[in-house]
Amino acid sequence: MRSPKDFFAPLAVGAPEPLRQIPVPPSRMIHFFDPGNEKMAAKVPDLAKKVDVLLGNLEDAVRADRKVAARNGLVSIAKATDLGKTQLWTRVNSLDSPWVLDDLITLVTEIGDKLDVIMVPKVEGAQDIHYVDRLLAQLEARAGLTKPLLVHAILETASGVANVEEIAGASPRMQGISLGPADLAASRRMKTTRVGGGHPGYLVRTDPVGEDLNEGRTTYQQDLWHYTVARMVDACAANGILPYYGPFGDIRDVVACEDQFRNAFLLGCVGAWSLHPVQIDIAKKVFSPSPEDVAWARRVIAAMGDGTGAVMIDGKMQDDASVKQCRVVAELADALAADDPELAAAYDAAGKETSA
Ligand SMILES: CC(=O)SCCNC(=O)CCNC(=O)[C@H](O)C(C)(C)COP(=O)(O)OP(=O)(O)OC[C@H]1O[C@@H](n2cnc3c(N)ncnc32)[C@H](O)[C@@H]1OP(=O)(O)O
Ligand SMILES: CC(=O)C(=O)O
Ligand SMILES: [Mg+2]
Repeated sequence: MRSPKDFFAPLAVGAPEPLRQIPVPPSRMIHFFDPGNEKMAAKVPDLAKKVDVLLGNLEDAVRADRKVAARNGLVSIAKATDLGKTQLWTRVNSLDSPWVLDDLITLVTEIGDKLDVIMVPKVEGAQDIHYVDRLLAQLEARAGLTKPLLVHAILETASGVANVEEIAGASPRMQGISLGPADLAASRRMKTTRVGGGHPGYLVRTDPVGEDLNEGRTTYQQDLWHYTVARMVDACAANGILPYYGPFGDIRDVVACEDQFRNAFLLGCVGAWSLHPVQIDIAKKVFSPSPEDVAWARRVIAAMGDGTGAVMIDGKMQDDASVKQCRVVAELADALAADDPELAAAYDAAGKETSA
């Protein structure tokens, strides 16, 4: 463990100063694509206009014999494409794989100035972040980079969950954490074969109404991921970094995808992964607060003046704590609306309706 006094010192001579605060540009959807897949790569310029984050995936879902093509493809795309304000992230291969060292050396050297965040899979504890932290500092120094690369961990092993607080605080580079429900299920020996989402067998049942134990008993499906997401959100919030729901693998089931994303949004996540173009608009809708919620939040903030005391609005008590809740929603809305005139207009229209 580094001394708190050294926490913000660069880890290599010539490496850029670590950031004191994580930037929070919109990252409602982290859109995954395989940079070695020509069809997907061809869509990057158009996708860049629609998504907050484009992520060139080098890890799982890229065949072993396509790893080098994916890495080289990402270098070419990053050099050739103007992504505007859209962030460019990558997911490198896992730290025990034969590819990760070349992933990091190549990407930082060739396109370190174009990349914003490096996602590291299968993080087990702070030691994995410390390894990446020092290596990135050495590579940044050699490449002459002036802006530090940030690191995002995937929470997808039982050890990772047990150590999530220390992972979140392991380095000033830590930007955020995503839930990785597929590898996590395997690591925990859970008995779901789905990539995220619920399971009809994970339920609670109301009490029996009579002698017949099968009669009239409603069941409610529960969220398999509630505990992990809630724990991840607390670890991230306590360390000033951002939590994300990860993938929802049933691409066809856009309804359940929206539900799973919304659960994560309500619990504090700022975004989710989109694996297929059809999931982009779902994430955009869910992770942008609704116009009605924004209108309400702005109304409470206006009524609360300096933010202290208590007032009644539509029969509901508001005080110092609830105005803070409303600021979370209103500040997110302001940040998103700043780059999205359509959203800004929807928020303003809902505000006028509420005050009419
Ligand atoms: C547990 C984890 O680690 S999750 C993260 C790793 N997994 C991934 O990254 C998966 C990314 N997504 C994919 O590989 C694909 O979406 C698949 C395999 C799920 C489905 O692909 P397809 O069978 O081609 O889907 P579909 O036919 O609906 O695609 C329609 C079009 O969208 C394109 N497309 C599909 N997914 C993407 C994507 N993520 N990005 C860009 N374009 C895409 C297809 O190439 C196809 O293009 P075309 O119209 O020019 O032919
Ligand atoms: C997200 C991911 O990598 C997983 O679910 O395993
Ligand atoms: Mg995984």
